Order: sequence, then structure tokens, then C-alpha cells
Amino acid sequence: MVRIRPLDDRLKPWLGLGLLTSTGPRWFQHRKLITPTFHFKILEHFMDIFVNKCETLISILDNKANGKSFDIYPDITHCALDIICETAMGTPVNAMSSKQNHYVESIYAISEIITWRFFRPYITDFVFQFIPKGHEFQKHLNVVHDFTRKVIAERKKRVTDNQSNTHKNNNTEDDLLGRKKRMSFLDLLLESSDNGQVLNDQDIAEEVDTFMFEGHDTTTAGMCWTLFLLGNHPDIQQKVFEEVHQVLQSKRTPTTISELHEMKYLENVIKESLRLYPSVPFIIRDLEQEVQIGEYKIPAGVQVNLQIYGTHRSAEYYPEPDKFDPDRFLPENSQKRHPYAYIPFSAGPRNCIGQKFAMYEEKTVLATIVNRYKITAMETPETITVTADLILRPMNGVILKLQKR
Ligand code: HEM
Repeated sequence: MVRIRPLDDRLKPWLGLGLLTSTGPRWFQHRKLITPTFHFKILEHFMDIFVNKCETLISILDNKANGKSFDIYPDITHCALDIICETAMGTPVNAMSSKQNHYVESIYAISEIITWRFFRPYITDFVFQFIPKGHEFQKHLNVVHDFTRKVIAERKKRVTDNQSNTHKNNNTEDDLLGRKKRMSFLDLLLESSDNGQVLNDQDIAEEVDTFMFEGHDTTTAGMCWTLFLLGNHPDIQQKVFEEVHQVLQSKRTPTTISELHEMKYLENVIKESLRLYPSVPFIIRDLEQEVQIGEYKIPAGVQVNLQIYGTHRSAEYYPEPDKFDPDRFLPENSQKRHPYAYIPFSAGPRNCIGQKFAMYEEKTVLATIVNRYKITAMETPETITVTADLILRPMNGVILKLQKR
């Protein structure tokens, strides 16, 4: 099967041929090269960034925990954007604290225009370049691409300087560990690029842009749906709080991966939220060869839409499929389930490379919020309007009330 996404052509001006949009030998070579950068030992170094961003988020939410309802979606979006910018590029953009940032504004604008085009497939690329939206799109693309390239040039210089200092100074193990700690995905890609022999600057820029795209909208939606569900289920929220409190004791936020591993119930809550509201609700494949599925023979050349949302709500695999029940993911309840009945991160060789990163980020942010506030949702699954554009999101955000514990 060849992977294609309906949005591939819309995304290519932004992402070029990064992991998400490339195929064949190029994809294979890049995937092999990038996979080690998502090793949990590397991700562990990102905990400092997660914690730092959680502290800022809390300072913002504290002002809103006043009994009045508000939409938490923008706050979580800014937080996820700050996290991905700093982990992917090693450069803070302060989406949460600064009023104006051209890069952040352009990321929003690009996502919005891609979504706008998603609902207007009749606007061809040729026509798009001449209409005002097309001009706007190009303007924002230039901002984003200039920023990524500038950061790459700066980091490249720093990596080269570091390498020569390391050779000169005979650094201790602690120095090296400290240096690794401050490394972003970009630095790691630069290190493995072999001075442009394996990955050139354009390749690196496309991968970093891809992380920026894939790595913030998806986790934002995941965290917001979980908050929405917890705000609808006080009993489950209480169980999460008790677990988090037991692990953290007097701390405000998790600071190590091993603490995150201890939060097993929270993990099941996140998994169950992604079952009911998978951030990526469907994926598309082009069939290269004829395929037999049960009694159906599907000819080569057909485009197949794999319904993640539909699969996750199938009563065949999930009794009372619309019920929010994190215990479905207890080992005794999930061991016998078909491995492809739960595929929020897709499956097979083109599965999500960022799934561990996403789980660590979601756990850190959600544990911090639940540890500090009681959450009450203002809407229920019956009343909330769901939209599936680039991702599955609540059309009018997630309106809730926070009360300090
Ligand atoms: C809850 C959060 C996330 C969900 C639900 C999710 C889901 C997915 C899914 C379903 C795919 C397959 C897409 C397709 O085949 O069309 C995918 C691919 C991908 N994801 Fe994620 N993702 C999440 C977070 C992240 C994060 C945080 C990153 C990076 C930091 C990331 C990077 C990628 C990349 C690079 C691919 C393409 C992989 C390839 O084709 O080799 N994702 N993701």
C-alpha cells in the first residue's frame, strides 16, 4: 500500500518532503535516521522543558480559576506550541507569555488556511496562487520558513563550536551529559547529518517543520478532550487526582519519566480519551495491489479510507462503545483485543514516530492540571459539536470551570 493523505498536496508547500509527506527510499532512509532521536533516553531530557512550560501554564490558569467558565483550548494550544518549539528547535517562542510572535501567528494562519482549503477542494493550486488567501498563505509560509532556516543556521554554528570545544577541552562526562540535556531534535539531526552528506539543510528544515505541524495540534486536541471527559466524570477525575497526588506528594508537577510511568491510571484515561476522540480520525492509503478483505476484493488503484474513529467506536470490540471507561485498558481487559482495534497512532511501519513523546507530554501537562484544580465541563458528549478538519477537535473549544484544590 502507498500512503497518501488527502492533504498531502496542501501540506507540501509547508512541509516539503518531511517524514509525513515523503514515500519510498527517501522516507525509509529518513525514518531510520530519525527513529533514535525519539528514544526514551533522549525524551527524558525534555522533561525540564515540559516542567518549565507547565509552570507558565499554571500561572496563567491560576488567574482563570475564579468560578467563571472559559475556553481552555487556546491555553493548551499555546502550551503545546511552546513545548514543541523548544524541543524541536531548541528555541523558545513564548506563545503563552508573549502577546505577539510572528512565527506563532504564522503557524496558526497556515493551519487555518489549510483547513479553509480542505472544505474548498475545487480551488486548484493554480487558482489559489492568485487569490488573496493564496497571497496570505505565501506570506506566512515565508515567515515560518525564514524562521526555521535562521534557527538551523544558528544551531549549526553552535553544534560545530561545541564539537570543536569538546575535542579541544577533553570534556568530562558531566559536561557531555549537560550538553546532551540541552539538545533539541534539530541538534540531534544536525549531529547525525554528517555535515550535509546524509541530511542537507533543506532536509533538516523539512523534518523540523514536520515536527512543528504534527507535534502540537494533535497533542493539544488529545489533552483538551481528556480535560473535557474528566470534567464530565468527577469520579474518574478523583481517581486520577489520588494517583497523581500519591506519586508527586508535595510537588506541583512530575519531573521525571519514572514518575510518569507510575501514573498508570492516568495513562489509561489518556488512552480511553484517544479511543473516543482520536486526534487523527482517519488515514488514507492508495492500493498498489489488489487486496482481499473478508469477502471483499478491492482492486489496485483504489483509495482506501481507514476509519480510526469508527473502529474505536465499534461495539464488536468495545461493549457500550460510547461510554468513557479507562478500565478497558487494564491488561486483563485489553490483552485479548485485536491489535488493530486500537490505532490512534496508526500501525505498521508508518505509525506515529512521536507517540511516546506525545504520551509523556500529555501526562505531564494533565497531571499538573489535575493536581492543582478540580475541573467541571460546561458541555457533555451529547451537546458538544465535534469537527474533523485537519484533526478531530471540538468546534467551539472546551468550555470548563477550574477550582483550585
Ligand atoms: C496525541 C498525539 C498524536 C497523535 C494522535 C498522532 C497520530 C499520528 C498518526 C495517526 C499518524 C499516521 C498518519 C498517516 O499515516 O497519515 C502519525 C504520523 C506521524 N506523527 Fe504523530 N501523532 C501524535 C503526536 C505526534 C508528535 C508529538 C509528533 C512529533 C513530535 C508526531 C510526529 C509524527 C510524524 C513525523 C509522523 C509521520 C511518520 C511516518 O510517516 O514515518 N506525532 N501520527
